Amino acid sequence: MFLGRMFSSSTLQRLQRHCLKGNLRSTGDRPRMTMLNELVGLSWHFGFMPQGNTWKTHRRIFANDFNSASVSQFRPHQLKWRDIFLGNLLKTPNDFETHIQHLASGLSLDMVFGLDVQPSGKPDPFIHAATQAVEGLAAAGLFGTYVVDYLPLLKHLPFAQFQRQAKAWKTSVDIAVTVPFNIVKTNMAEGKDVQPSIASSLIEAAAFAEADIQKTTSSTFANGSAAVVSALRTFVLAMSLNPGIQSKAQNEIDAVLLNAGKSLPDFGDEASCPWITAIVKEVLRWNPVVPLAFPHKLTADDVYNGYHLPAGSVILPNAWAMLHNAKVYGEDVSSFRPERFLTKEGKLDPSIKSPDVAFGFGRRVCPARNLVLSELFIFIASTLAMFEISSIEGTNRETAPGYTSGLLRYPVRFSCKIRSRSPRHENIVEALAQRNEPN
Ligand code: HEM
Repeated sequence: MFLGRMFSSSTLQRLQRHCLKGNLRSTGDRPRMTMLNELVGLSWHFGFMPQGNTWKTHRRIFANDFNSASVSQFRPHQLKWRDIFLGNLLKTPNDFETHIQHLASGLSLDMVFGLDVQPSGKPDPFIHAATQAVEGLAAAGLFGTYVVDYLPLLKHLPFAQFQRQAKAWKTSVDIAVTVPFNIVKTNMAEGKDVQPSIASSLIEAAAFAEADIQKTTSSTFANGSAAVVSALRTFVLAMSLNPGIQSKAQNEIDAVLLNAGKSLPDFGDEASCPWITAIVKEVLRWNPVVPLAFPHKLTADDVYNGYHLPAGSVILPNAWAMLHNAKVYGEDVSSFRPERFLTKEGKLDPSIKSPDVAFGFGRRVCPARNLVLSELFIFIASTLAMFEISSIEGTNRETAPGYTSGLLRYPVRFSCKIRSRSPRHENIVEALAQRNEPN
């Protein structure tokens, strides 16, 4: 279904790609999202703002730190948090889902605000605010889930069920947009020592209005706590179900480490690890984090193949269908098979489409994709280098857990076995963990 008309699935995919590649004059706008923006209170987040000067400014502020030339500045943060994550996995492997959330939120808070979180598993106000805000974003961000998106006047009904839900999320959303930023701002104003961060640099440079800096950094923190969590949980699930794939990837990474005489992978190893890169691509393709991408809105009338596309129409791009198109990825699209991205010789196959649509479309494409790809590589390669992931008895591809629904999709909580690959690997991880213990 597109713009209220029925199309065959192949026409629909062509039409969606055509629109979202920027071939139409503008699909960069967002529809009014009453539940998300007005009731849950996420109107400050530039991912859900209408296209306009404020969105442009926030995107520009964001791009300054996350364009392909700048993202490498975050590598020390990524390695520090990789080490903390591996240490947590060693200590309490059954809590891997908590550790993944701790990794994503801790890294995000560190990069954006230079602030620390509590050790994994201990109550932490920042992680709590971020996860609750993301829960609201995931539920209310799928346009049309709530009737109030179609009938905005309903937002004035005080006792509607959606009001209670919105209120619960709003508390956390308000904390996420005010507390971390205000701590950095106040500490700087009082001349206290602050960890260098995206926020501190922007406040110091004062090239943008304070409100724009606050909203952009808070949007970054919120998103940093979200999609990577889903992708890493999908990775653990896929490894637990596919031991053969896991051991091929481990053979690859072992050979690279042996050759370089080191114990852990680095960003520079990516070119020598096509299997790991293929696993990253397959994680994004197999169960995309955002299966029905954020809604886009046409700002001008247009025509495609004789179809009149009126301004104001809402497009809900079906990334899932594009990533599960058997003509592009082969008949077995529902299987986790990273080999589809490799040649027979085990090199990356440039003729197989990268799952770029997992990051969205056109002018609204995820502005953090450069950071995310390197992050997934280093976390996945390092986890495979140190740990063996296997399923618990009775879990197989048929009985594997399903996924949640909403704008962002996560594997439903599941159990698996994670243990270090040998006493040598255990010692390496223990040494890393000690390095990062608070003094
Ligand atoms: C696996 C990881 C990630 C995936 C798959 C992902 C995917 C997406 C998708 C599908 C969109 C919507 C694009 C559209 O409207 O067409 C998006 C937007 C966005 N993402 Fe990501 N994302 C990821 C991680 C991140 C991270 C770590 C950050 C921040 C550090 C981030 C920041 C943003 C922002 C700010 C937007 C809104 C852009 C706008 O509307 O202009 N994302 N992302």
